[in-house]
Amino acid sequence: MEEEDECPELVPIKEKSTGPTAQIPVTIITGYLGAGKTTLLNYILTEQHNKRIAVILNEFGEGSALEKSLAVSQAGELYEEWLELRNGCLCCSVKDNGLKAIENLMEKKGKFDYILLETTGLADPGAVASMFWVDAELGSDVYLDGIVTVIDAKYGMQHLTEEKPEGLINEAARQIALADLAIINKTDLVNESEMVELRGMVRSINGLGKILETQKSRVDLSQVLDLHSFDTKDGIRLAEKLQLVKTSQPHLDKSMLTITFEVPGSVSEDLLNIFIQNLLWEKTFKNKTGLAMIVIRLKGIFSIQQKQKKVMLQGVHELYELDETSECWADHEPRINRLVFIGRNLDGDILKKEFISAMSNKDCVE
Ligand SMILES: Nc1nc2c(ncn2[C@@H]2O[C@H](COP(=O)(O)OP(=O)(O)OP(=O)(O)O)[C@@H](O)[C@H]2O)c(=O)[nH]1
Ligand SMILES: [Zn+2]
Repeated sequence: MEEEDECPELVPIKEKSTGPTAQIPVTIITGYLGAGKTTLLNYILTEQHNKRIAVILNEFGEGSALEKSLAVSQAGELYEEWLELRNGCLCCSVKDNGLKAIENLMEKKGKFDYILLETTGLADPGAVASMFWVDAELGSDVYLDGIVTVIDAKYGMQHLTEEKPEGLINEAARQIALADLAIINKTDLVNESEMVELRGMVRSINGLGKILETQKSRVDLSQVLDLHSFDTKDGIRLAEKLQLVKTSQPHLDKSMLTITFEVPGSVSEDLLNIFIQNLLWEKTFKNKTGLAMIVIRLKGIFSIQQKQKKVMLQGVHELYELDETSECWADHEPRINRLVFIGRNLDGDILKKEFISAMSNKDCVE
């Protein structure tokens, strides 16, 4: 019988943009106070990258002297106008959120091809990310490329282990949990054993993102830009990457951590949606101590019934998206669903059981 959903090899990668101009990637640069975000921005702007980059500094009212110098020495004045840097890059600051800036930016579209957004040290990058993500769905000219979190090698551990009042989230941990790339900066200020400890901590929070170590935020730009962390363009690499993720051993009670598991078979898209919504929206699933599992970053590759192509799941906070990748399941390739969750109060065994039971509504698993 002919397959309904033909899947020839060498399917061109589907671009979200259909217009004549390509969408502009946005990279969110986050990290705790003083970790080295502005240093990273400065470095990127001065490196050879053959891109015209626009920089948005989110709320830098109390910012450092460095930020003001980045702002092309406007006598320390706050400004909300665009400034053109010497190498053609643009710079601006925003007080509220990135949206207004992006609107302004759109008017200058064509003048640049990349946006870097530095959040304040205490910001929730997930909220900023959601904003761009939702906007992209609405046919915006920008898309979210990735979240880069800069970590202070010397004070990072202290930020991460700070006790928070019950129910309040540790911002430093959340920023790491959401990182597609974690940069441990200021390695000159610590010894090797401190590095090992911090690296282990970062890895246990986020088992998915790449970790780099730098001084003065000097990093290979190809590791920072064009990550495609949220779109299906990188679906193939994601499938491979998910196989390498390990469930982490939490360093602290109640800490943020990564859980992963795989379940063979093909699942119903409807039941999958219900499972995800119960997890992200209803917070139905509880760990052994009765606390609701809170997921703030979610990725997965699924085999969906009646679909030839692998389906990718992306989630940030309560937003999620299921998208077909360009890659088909090969003839003899075992159909396996792989899921990775980053968040709090997670229990991998319980979550896996919940997933299997949610999917095993009769005639829903092959
Ligand atoms: N020793 C050392 N200092 C560094 C390094 N990288 C940056 N710094 C210094 O750390 C300080 C803070 O750097 P910024 O880049 O302003 O940090 P930020 O994350 O933008 O800070 P806020 O925006 O205030 O949260 C500056 O004085 C930098 O010169 C490094 O690798 N080693
Ligand atoms: Zn800064």
